[in-house]
Amino acid sequence: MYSVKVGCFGLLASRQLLSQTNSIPSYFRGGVCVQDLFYNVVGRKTSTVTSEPVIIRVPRRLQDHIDNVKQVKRKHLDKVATVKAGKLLIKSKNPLLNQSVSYTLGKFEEPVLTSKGWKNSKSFGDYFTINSTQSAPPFLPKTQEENKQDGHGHRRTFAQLRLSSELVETLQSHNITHPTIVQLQTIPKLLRGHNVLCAAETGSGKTLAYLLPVIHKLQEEMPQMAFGEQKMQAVVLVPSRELAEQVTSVARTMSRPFGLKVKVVGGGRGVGSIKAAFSYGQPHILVATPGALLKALWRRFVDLSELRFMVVDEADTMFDPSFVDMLEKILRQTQIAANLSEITGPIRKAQLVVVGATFPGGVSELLDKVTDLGSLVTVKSRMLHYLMPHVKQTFVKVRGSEKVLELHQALKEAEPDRKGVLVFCNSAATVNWLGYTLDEMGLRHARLQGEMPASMREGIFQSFQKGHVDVLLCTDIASRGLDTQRVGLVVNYDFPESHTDYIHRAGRVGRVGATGGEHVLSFITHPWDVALVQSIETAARRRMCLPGMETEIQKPIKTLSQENK
Ligand SMILES: Nc1ncnc2c1ncn2[C@@H]1O[C@H](COP(=O)(O)OP(=O)(O)OP(=O)(O)O)[C@@H](O)[C@H]1O
Repeated sequence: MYSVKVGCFGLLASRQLLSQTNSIPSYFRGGVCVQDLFYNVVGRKTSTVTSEPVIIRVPRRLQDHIDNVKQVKRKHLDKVATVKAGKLLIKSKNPLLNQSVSYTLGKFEEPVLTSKGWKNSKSFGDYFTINSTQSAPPFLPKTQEENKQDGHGHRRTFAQLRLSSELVETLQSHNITHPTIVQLQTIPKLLRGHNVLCAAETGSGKTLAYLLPVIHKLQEEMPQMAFGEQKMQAVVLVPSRELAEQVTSVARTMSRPFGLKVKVVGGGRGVGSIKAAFSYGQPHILVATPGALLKALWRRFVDLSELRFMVVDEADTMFDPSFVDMLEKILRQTQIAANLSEITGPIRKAQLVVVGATFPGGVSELLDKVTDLGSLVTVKSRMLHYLMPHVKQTFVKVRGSEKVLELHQALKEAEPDRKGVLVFCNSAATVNWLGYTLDEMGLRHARLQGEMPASMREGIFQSFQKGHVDVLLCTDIASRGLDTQRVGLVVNYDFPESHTDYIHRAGRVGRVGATGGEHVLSFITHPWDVALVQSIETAARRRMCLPGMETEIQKPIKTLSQENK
C-alpha cells in the first residue's frame, strides 16, 4: 500500500516539477522551505533540492508514516524475542504476543499484553491462555527444607507431627499420609499453644491444618464429664452454610475415634433450629456462621467461657464489611490468650486461629481491633497470592450476546470428561436467568446462590459433589472454601470484580489430590473488566503475585523463620 503511494508520488516528483518549485502544491510544502519538505527514499534529507540528481522523493508526512510503520514492525520483531524454544507460558491469538516459559522479563521491561487493547470493541474474539508450568501443586513439599525430611530422606508423616495414633489411622484410612507444607508448618505451632495466622493457597489443606491439632488437644484433655455437662471447647467460624456443613463433616470424621461431639449451626434458619442443635447440651466443637452463633449467644444457648480454640476460617470474607461487625462482637465475648502461659491453668483462655487463602491489605488493622496482633504467629506460604502455576487459565474477550453460546460450547466440550463444571456469575439474578436459558437448551444443571431460601440451598453442593449433576451455576458463595475433587472446569461467566474473587473461584480446581488437566475459563465482556485482566496478565508474564495483595498481612509480628522452633 505504501509502495503504491510512493510510486504515485514518484510520478509527480518529476524533474520538471522539481525545477519549478513554485508549482509544488502548498500541501507538500506545508508552508516552510521546500528543502525541508523532501527526503529521498532511503530516508536521507537532501541538502538542496536543485543540486540533487533526479530521484524519487517522498513528502515528509508520507515518510513519517513509513517510519511509524517500520517502528511498529521493529516492535513486533522485539516481541518475537519473548518466544524461545520450549513450552509457552502465554499463548495468544496473535502469536507475536506469545511468551515462553524460559523467557524472563527484565526488571524494567514492560510486558506487551494481549489484553492491552481489550477496551476497544474491535478486540472481541481475542484471547490468551496462561499455561500450567508444573504438574504438581506448589503446596506439596518438594525441597528438603519444606519436606523437613527425617534423617533418612523420607517425607515427614503425620505420625511424626506427634498427632495421636487414632488420628493418624483415621487419616490413613482416607489415604492421607503425608502433610502438605501448610500442615507441616501450622500443626506444630498450634500443638505448642500459639495463636496462629495461617495464610496459604486455595486447596492446600488448611482445614486439616487447624482441625487436627484442635481435635488432638481436645481428646488429650477431654474433660471427664458426660455430654451435656461440659461447655463448648472449640468454635470454627465460616462464612456460609455449605462450608459449615463441609467442615463439620471433616471434623466429625476425624473426631469419631474419641467420641467428640461436633455440631453445626448456619444462617437462614429460624432460632428454633439453632436451639435444637443444643438441646442435648453443648458440643465439644461447634461449626457456625457468625449470624447463627450470635443468635445462639444472645439467647444463651452457648457458653464460650471454657473455650480453648476460636478458629476464623476464610478470613478475608469474615473480615469484610458484611461480617466484620458480627465477628467483632463474637471475638469480644471470647477470652483470647495473649501468650503461651494463658492457655493453661484454671482460668485459661482460648487460642485464636485465623485462616485464609487471601489476605488483602487491611485485615491486620481489623484483627488489631479484636486481638493483640503481637500474639499471632504467622504461617505464610511461598506462593500466596500468585496465580496457580499448575492450572491452565484462559481469558476470552467475548460480546455479551455471545457468552451463552460460548458457555454452551465449553460445556459440550467438557461433557465427555464427566468432570464437574462450576459456572460463576456475579449476581443471583444472572444465575437464575442463565439457569432458565440452559434449561431451554436442554443442559442439565443445578443452581446455588445466596438469595435462595436455606431449605432450597440445602444439599445442592453435596449433590454436585456426589456427581448427581455435572454443572453448577453459582455466585461467589461457592467460591469460598468449598472442596471437591471432581471439578475439571471453572467458568467465570461474569468476570470477578477483584483479584481475591478470582483467586478463590479459580482455586476450586487444582486442589490437593486433583488429577490434573483442570482449566479456568474467563469471559471478558465489559470495559471495566479489562483492568483486572491486564493486571492478571501482567502478573503472569512477570511471574509475580497479583498486585494490591502484596501488602497483605501488614504486621506479621513473628514470621515462621523468626519464631523459636
Ligand atoms: N495431607 C493431605 N494429603 C492428601 N490430601 C489432603 C491432605 N490435606 C488435605 N487434603 C485434601 O485436600 C483437599 C483440600 O483441602 P482443604 O479444603 O482443607 O483446602 P483449603 O486450603 O482449606 O482450601 P480453601 O482455601 O479453598 O478453603 C481436601 O479434599 C482434603 O481432604
